[in-house]
Formats: sequence, structure tokens, C-alpha cells
Amino acid sequence: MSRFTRIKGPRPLYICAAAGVGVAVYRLLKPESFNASLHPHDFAPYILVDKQSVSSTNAIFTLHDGFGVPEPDSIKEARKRGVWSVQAKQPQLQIARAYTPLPSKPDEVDDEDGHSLRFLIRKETGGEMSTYLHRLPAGSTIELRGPTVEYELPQDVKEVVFLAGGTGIAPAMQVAEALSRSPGSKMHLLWANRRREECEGGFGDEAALDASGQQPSWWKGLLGLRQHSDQSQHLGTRKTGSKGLIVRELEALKERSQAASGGLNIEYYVDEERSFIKPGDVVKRIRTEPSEGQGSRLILISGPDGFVDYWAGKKLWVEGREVQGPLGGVLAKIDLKNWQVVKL
Ligand SMILES: Cc1cc2nc3c(=O)[nH]c(=O)nc-3n(C[C@H](O)[C@H](O)[C@H](O)COP(=O)(O)OP(=O)(O)OC[C@H]3O[C@@H](n4cnc5c(N)ncnc54)[C@H](O)[C@@H]3O)c2cc1C
Repeated sequence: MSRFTRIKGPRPLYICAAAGVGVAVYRLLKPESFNASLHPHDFAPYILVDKQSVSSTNAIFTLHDGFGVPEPDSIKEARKRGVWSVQAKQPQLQIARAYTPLPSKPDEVDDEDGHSLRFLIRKETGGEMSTYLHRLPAGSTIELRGPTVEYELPQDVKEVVFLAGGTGIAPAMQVAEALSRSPGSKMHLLWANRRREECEGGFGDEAALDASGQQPSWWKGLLGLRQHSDQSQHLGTRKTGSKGLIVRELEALKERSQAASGGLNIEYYVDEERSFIKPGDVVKRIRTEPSEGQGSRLILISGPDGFVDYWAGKKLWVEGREVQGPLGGVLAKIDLKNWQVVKL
């Protein structure tokens, strides 16, 4: 199972309490010692304060703590550690699903007490939780628990190549946020979407070089990059157009990274424009010079099952736990040298 399939085994939560329990009841029932509302085991109320449409299927949900308390230390800690999630509960069906909080809002980065949790949520056709969430009006209560750290970045992380498909961009943004606190680290983000509407105005760094004519292009044919390059010229004409919400946030993350670490490099790929991530795009980014120093080098993959399987092979279930499974897919055919692959 990837991040984008139904939670199996013990993960769906069957809740005995009646639906519709609101913040007021929590206030009455909460023990004196219960001063941080997000809790790893018990659900706590959050208020949906804003829902901004990104595309015909995706929206950014902004939630505030139902008690109005500052962000708990557990979230501050998770933001530094790597990829993390929280679970949301559907009260009528008594099920829970995991979602990946986006990095702090650009205007809340320096706010120690910032208490927004934001999620990029895709409305799945026939999906129980996601259609429920997309139907909720502003002001609704959504119960959350967590955080759960899904993957902790090694302390000595030096370089990351992140292959993201669709809403797999959320964990990629978490990694970019964590690395922006890690001087000397560097990240290459390759983000693939089916449709342009998910990344309107997204204009890759490589395409920028192409457009300015400074990047020699002979090697692109060798690496299978020509198609993306041609596409990039096309995207270049859109540079002045409006930018989607996620694209704008990626650009803000990029600025933060450039100021604090070795930088964040982003490329956009759009199926409907016949622009796809190629093996050569990965090969090019994992060529490290010995002079670039010691430290962990990671290829992280996040997205729909088919995307993860294609690049790195299936994850497996062993004794009720999901494990990495052997390296398969395209990456198994590439000489990865000292790069480690992690399927998210
Ligand atoms: C760690 C983690 C983090 C995640 N983060 C995010 C995130 O940030 N954003 C995000 O959008 N998602 C995220 N997900 C995925 C999310 O948890 C849900 O799986 C997703 O929202 C779909 O849930 P659902 O209840 O709407 O769909 P489900 O009801 O579980 O259905 C999923 C799909 O299966 C189909 N389906 C359901 N039942 C059947 C059936 N009987 N036969 C055939 N098809 C069926 C549905 O039509 C739908 O397309 C994450 C998952 C994990 C594990």
C-alpha cells in the first residue's frame, strides 16, 4: 500500500463515540493536564477555517486548533524530522485516514505559536473520507490525532532527489522544509502531475536555463531529456502567467532553502503535455563529485501506487506491517552508487 490507498489492517479506526461531538464537549471533558490538543492516540477537534481550491480535484484545507492553543512541541519536532502525517476521522463511517501536513505557511514560518495545520487533499472518486472532507463547509470541526513520523531524515543528510507524483508533493515539501534548516544540504525535486491545472505556472529550473539559452543541450538527447526540454520551451511562454497555489509555495520554499542550505531545485512534468520524468533525469542528479563531501544521499519516492512501483518496485506487507520490499522498477536498473532509495 502506498500513501494513497485505503488504510488496511488495524489502521481504519472504529469509533464507539456518537458522531458530531464538538469542541464544546471536548472543553468540558478534557482533563486539566490535557493542554496540547493534538495527541498521538486520542482525537482532538480542529476547526476548518479555510478551503482553497487548487484544481478541479485538489484543495488546500487550513485547520486551526479547536482550543486555540499554540502549536504543540510534537508538531514542531515532527517538522524538523522529515515526513510526518496526522489522521483525520470520518465520524459517521467511523474510519480514519492519514494526511500529510504542508510546511508552515510562508507568513507563519517565524511565528513560534503558529497553529495552522494545512493539507493538500485530493478528492478521490468514490473515496469515503476525501469526498466527506471536500463537502465540509468552513467552520466545521474535523477531528485529528498524531503526529506520526513516517520517515526520519538521517542527521547527516547531504543530498536528496525526491520523485513526487500528484499529492506526493506534500511529503516532498515537508522534506524541503526540514532540509531548509540543514546547512549544506541540497534537494532536487522532480514533480509529475497528470494535468497542468495541478501546477499552473510551474516553470522548472532546467527550463529556465533553456529559455535563457545558457545551457548546452547536446547532452539532453543522450539522457533522454529532449522531450522535457522541448516542453520546457513551451512552459517558458507561460512564465508570466498566473501561478497555482502549490507552485507559489514551492517558490517560497525555494527561497528559504537558498538562504539557509545548499538549495532546492525543482522540475515540473505534466503527462497531458507529454512531459515525463525520465531515468536520465535521475541519473544526472545522482552524479556526485567526491569533492561534494560525505553524508547520506537519498532518493525518496512518493505518490500513487503505480508511480512508486514504476520507479522502485512494490512495498510489501510482512506480519501486518508495511515494509520497503526489494528495490525494483526503473531504479533497480540504474547504478545508484552510494544513493539509498526510500519508498514513502
Ligand atoms: C501516510 C499517508 C499520508 C497521506 N497523505 C495524503 C495527503 O496529504 N493528501 C491526500 O490527498 N491523500 C493522502 N493520503 C491518502 C489518504 O490517506 C486516503 O487514502 C485518500 O484520501 C483516499 O481515502 P478515501 O477514504 O477518500 O478513499 P477510499 O474510500 O479509501 O477509496 C480509495 C479509492 O479506492 C476506490 N475504492 C474504494 N472502495 C472500493 C471498492 N470496493 N472497489 C473498488 N474501488 C474502491 C475509491 O473509489 C477510491 O478511488 C495519505 C496516505 C497515507 C498512508
